[in-house]
Amino acid sequence: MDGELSGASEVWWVSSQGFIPMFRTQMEEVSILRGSNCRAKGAAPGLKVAVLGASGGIGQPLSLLMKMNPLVSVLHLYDVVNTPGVTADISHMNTGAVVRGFLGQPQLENALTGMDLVIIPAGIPRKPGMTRDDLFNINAGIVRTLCEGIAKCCPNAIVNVISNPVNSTVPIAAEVFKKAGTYNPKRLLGVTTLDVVRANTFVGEVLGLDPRDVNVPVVGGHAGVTILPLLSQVNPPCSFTPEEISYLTSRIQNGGTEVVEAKAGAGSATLSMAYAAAKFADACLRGLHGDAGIVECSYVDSQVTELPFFASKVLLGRSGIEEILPLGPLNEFERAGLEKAKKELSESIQKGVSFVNK
Ligand SMILES: NC(=O)c1ccc[n+]([C@@H]2O[C@H](COP(=O)([O-])OP(=O)(O)OC[C@H]3O[C@@H](n4cnc5c(N)ncnc54)[C@H](O)[C@@H]3O)[C@@H](O)[C@H]2O)c1
Ligand SMILES: O=C(O)C[C@H](O)C(=O)O
Repeated sequence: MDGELSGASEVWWVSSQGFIPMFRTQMEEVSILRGSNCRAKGAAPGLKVAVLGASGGIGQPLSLLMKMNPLVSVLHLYDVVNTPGVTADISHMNTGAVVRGFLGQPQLENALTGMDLVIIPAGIPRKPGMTRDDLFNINAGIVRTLCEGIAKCCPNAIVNVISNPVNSTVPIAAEVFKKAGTYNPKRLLGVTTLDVVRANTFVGEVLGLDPRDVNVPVVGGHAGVTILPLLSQVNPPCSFTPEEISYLTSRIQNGGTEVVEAKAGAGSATLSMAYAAAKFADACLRGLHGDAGIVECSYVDSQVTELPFFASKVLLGRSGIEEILPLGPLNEFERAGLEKAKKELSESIQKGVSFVNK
């Protein structure tokens, strides 16, 4: 007997010929459901989110966490491989969001149309011995193509860029949007939340505090010396010995490499990153929803320094970034770190800009 495999709609259609993957329009769904004596399920009011790279190491747990977010009514999962399986699996979770899967470039536009927030974890991860910049040659092109789709299909969406090297992929996204005439700097955010998550964890360990009660601003960018934890501005206020500062700064800057080496060729951080990305996406969604006082660190178009992009605390709201907060007072160690960070960042930004304009 023909019929819908799950109440959660659109992923698979069971026919007398077996399982047929279907990516139908909503109108088609409704008429099929009526014909088969089922009730049509409409999406509840809420926000529409797409994950691009949804079948990957980050993409899968991130999609799971977004399916659990009560602010999300529609969740689109896009990848060039395996989305039918990931979508079928996640769609069985009894949470509110309606899940739809999209496979391959021909379905990118349908994946993006109508989205409020697009999260991009698509691209290859590091192996031991590589820098994030070694990913540029492959990931730059992936991010460019995906952003061309965003410019065409959901130019007003908030975009969260996870793909590395973030210091270059965010400028790439900006250049693509500028070329398309859709660039809104308030809506493009590089995800550096994992640096803050790690900093809170490591500082919590040193101070003997619950990491959930610790808040460390991490500014600059997302690679090596560009990751600049401001240990003089930790909340709750505290002080560190020079040895603690040296240990914490190095551990926070090398947290990604610590995971890459421990995974020994099987990729980079995926689970802590999915957690961090879901936390950041939730902050963006709460901002869109109208919640007040939401502050997160993010790598954005900025005038905090002379560089065109820089990570610092930003206030999120209905229009995306409402305000970029100043760095605050830095001590001598942090000022020296800032100069090193700016030198590397400047090159990474230029590399991204040149890639799109060559
Ligand atoms: N910003 C951060 O803090 C942070 C943290 C961890 C990882 N990352 C980066 O995130 C990226 C993904 O990491 P991962 O571990 O999930 O990698 P992964 O290889 O497990 O997954 C990447 C996914 O992207 C998909 N993909 C490739 N090309 C695509 C395209 N054109 N369109 C859509 N999807 C495409 C792949 O099919 C795969 O499913 C890497 O670049 C990694 O360096 C960033
Ligand atoms: O280190 C990596 O390559 C992945 C990511 O940027 C991280 O910080 O874990």
